[in-house]
Amino acid sequence: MPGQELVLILDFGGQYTQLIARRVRECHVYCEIIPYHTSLGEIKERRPQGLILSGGPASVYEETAPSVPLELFEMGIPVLGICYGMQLMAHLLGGEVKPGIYREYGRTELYLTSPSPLWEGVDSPTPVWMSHGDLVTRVPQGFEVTASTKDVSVAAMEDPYRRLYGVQFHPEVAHTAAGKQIIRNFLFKVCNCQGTWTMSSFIASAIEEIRSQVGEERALAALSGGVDSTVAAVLVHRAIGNRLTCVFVNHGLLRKGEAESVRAAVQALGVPLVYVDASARFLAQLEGVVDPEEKRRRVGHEFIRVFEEEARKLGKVRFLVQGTLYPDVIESGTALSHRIKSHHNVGGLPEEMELELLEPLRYLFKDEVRELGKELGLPEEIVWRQPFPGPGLAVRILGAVTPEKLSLLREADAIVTEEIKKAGLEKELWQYFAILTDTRTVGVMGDRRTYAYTVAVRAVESQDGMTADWARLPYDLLEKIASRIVREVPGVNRVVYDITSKPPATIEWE
Ligand SMILES: Nc1ncnc2c1ncn2[C@@H]1O[C@H](COP(=O)(O)OP(=O)(O)OP(=O)(O)O)[C@@H](O)[C@H]1O
Ligand SMILES: O=c1[nH]c(=O)c2[nH+]cn([C@@H]3O[C@H](COP(=O)(O)O)[C@@H](O)[C@H]3O)c2[nH]1
Ligand SMILES: NC(=O)CC[C@H](N)C(=O)O
Ligand SMILES: [Mg+2]
Repeated sequence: MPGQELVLILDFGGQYTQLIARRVRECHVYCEIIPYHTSLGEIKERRPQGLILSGGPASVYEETAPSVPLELFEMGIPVLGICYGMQLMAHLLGGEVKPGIYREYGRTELYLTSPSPLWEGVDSPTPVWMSHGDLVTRVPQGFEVTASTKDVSVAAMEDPYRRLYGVQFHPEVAHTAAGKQIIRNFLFKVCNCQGTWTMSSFIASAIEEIRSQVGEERALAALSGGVDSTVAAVLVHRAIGNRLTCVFVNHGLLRKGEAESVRAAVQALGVPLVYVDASARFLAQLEGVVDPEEKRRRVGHEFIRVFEEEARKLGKVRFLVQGTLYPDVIESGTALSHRIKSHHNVGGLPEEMELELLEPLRYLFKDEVRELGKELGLPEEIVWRQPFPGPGLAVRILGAVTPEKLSLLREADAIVTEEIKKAGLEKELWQYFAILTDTRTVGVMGDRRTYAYTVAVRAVESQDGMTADWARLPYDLLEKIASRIVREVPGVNRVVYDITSKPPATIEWE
């Protein structure tokens, strides 16, 4: 973002790199994660207020260990090294790093041994979270040790004159009680940041940027009614007005009442909307398909075809607006990660449609998008709408998708939603929904034997969907949901609750 305070996080493949970015953003300082091998020229050009070196799985003394040029520490820009980042700083500047006797993982007490700007407002000792095997055994010249633990003598080090700081523990994780304060101190006491990054400042600069990118051309937004695509569409609409057309596709895999409510909500926003009822062709594509990946592939392809047709009808359209978020960008940047499931994404669209992507939210996290939605005046139901996958109910029906199963699942899902809302839990939960399994079991209802389907209920808490914990819903609420589903949805005689977290499970069942 031009004219914005900026902190750059150099990523060495740490597990918690994304969390560092989150903590910095929470202090209202804009930051971006960049690969550790980004050139010094590029870094300088962006004029960051500070640099943070992340953790990482490698050991600095290995030959192939990821590194940075020594000059990174000579640019006069403050640097905070975390774990691997600190070890690298020590190693490059003439200190010593060695494998420890055993790996240290988890909570320990940190003793502050020297005053430091990082320790302002932090008690000693304070609990911190460690995750390492290597140790800094000698600090480089000009550095002093500022904190230790029972097993680690160099738990933090600094050279205040060069403004170089290192911590062996992870201030970015929630288990480090004073972690946020330490990051805040680095930003405000060391880097002299002001904390001016807010969503209202974002709106103005984003609109300007969209205008200059789009010029006099036209854009199409694929709009699902979800918070991401709606916020993106409204932002672009503010920038280019009626040269934007939104397309909402009813693929027949939506939840109960969703087609109507999305249309009404978007109309109220005053954004031009094309509604396409394509349910018949999607269902035809899905007929008899059991394999989850194949379902996803078919839905994804059919989406492309529908968007192509709509774009052709509109005439000359150059841009495709997507609600891509920062976690999507980071995720797709890690080329080494395994594909767990093919998230339907419109990323496959542009080449075939020759549309250029317009992704105004590509540097934001979900909670920032929600805040942005509020700033833009979107109604609560859109801002707090739970994420819903592009392939919709197709990936919540195990086995082949049929109209009968869809209507059964819609009813069960509506009961889950209603009861969660009644209990006032909707904002606390990341997602809550029903799954129709392909398992039938024996039951007894009104003295009669039944042989009917099992519905699973899933409710999870999460910050970003990348990891999730199953929600400890009150038993009374679970009971209410179960008895209503069995009573009100014919064809279901059993309800189970999913108590697996992600990992090892995923949020969706397919
Ligand atoms: N029914 C639909 N009609 C038109 N576009 C859709 C539809 N479903 C999904 N999309 C497109 O696919 C993109 C990805 O869907 P995804 O569900 O990840 O995002 P979202 O719906 O915007 O937000 P959320 O994650 O909160 O549901 C959307 O941003 C939208 O552009
Ligand atoms: O747009 C989407 N297209 C998809 O194909 C898709 N699959 C899963 N999801 C959503 O992503 C988050 C993580 O899902 P999983 O834990 O199931 O992988 C959860 O929030 C899921 O609802 C999708 N979103
Ligand atoms: N979390 C980390 O950054 C670990 C750094 C290094 N690989 C170690 O084991 O000490
Ligand atoms: Mg969605």
